[in-house]
Amino acid sequence: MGVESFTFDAAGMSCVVPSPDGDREIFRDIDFVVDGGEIVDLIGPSGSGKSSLLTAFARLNSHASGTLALAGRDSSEFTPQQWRRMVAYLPQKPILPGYTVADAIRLPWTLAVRGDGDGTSNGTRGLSRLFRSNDARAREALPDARIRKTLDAMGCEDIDLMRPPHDLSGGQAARVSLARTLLTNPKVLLADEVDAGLDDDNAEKVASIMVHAAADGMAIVRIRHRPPDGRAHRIATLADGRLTMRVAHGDGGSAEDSVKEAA
Ligand SMILES: Nc1ncnc2c1ncn2[C@@H]1O[C@H](COP(=O)(O)OP(=O)(O)OP(=O)(O)O)[C@@H](O)[C@H]1O
Repeated sequence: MGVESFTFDAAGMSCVVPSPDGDREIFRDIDFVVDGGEIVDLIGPSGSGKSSLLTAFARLNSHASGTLALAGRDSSEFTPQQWRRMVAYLPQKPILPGYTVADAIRLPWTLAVRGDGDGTSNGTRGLSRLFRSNDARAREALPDARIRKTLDAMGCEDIDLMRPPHDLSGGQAARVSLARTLLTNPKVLLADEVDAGLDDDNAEKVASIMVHAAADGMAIVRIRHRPPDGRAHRIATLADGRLTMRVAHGDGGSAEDSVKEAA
């Protein structure tokens, strides 16, 4: 069932943030490439700019600049929304609105239905309004049965779709948030410390879900603070505005360095 190959390409990425002492450069002129099927871990000291770089990749960082391309197509060919559907940023803290886990997982579909539907989606409506009618069209597009099957395939049999999302444990919430993003089928997944604060068992489940997604052709960049788990193909280290890339050898221990970029 041939997996389509592609490259995500970021060139000349810079980020300058405002600070009380004037503008502060977080990183400058960074190049980064990840292929479909590859897992790259992004590590580095706290505050080095890892999240800023990932949000820049997803066109969510107004302080960043640079050139982005996916499968040879420049990001300017896409609206930010189209881009983020292909290059999905997954934040550390799961945001799971809705009355049930199924609602929370269906959120992107509900928003899409509202977006192209009756023209009443103007951003001022509350969540209760959003989920009020439990959108039949969103349910049609992503039925409970498909969500159930997907969660089960991800080893999430423990998650009850009808539970309120706020009842989930931290590990379950992290997996639901990941499952929701994977169901939208992005080409690139930018995972920002999604295993932070999880016990080893849940961190392992999250990692294994991502390994399966990568095996199906997704490109995955993970910000991690945990010890290497042997899942990454390459390790990118961001420090002092420079990005250093090396090949991971099993546990990411020994490796040849190949400096990619200098500030
Ligand atoms: N919008 C902003 N305005 C001002 N400063 C910002 C903004 N966004 C990020 N920064 C600063 O940029 C620096 C890099 O932040 P970032 O969150 O990207 O680092 P990080 O490496 O992901 O950190 P951590 O590992 O602690 O999550 C920090 O000093 C942060 O305070």
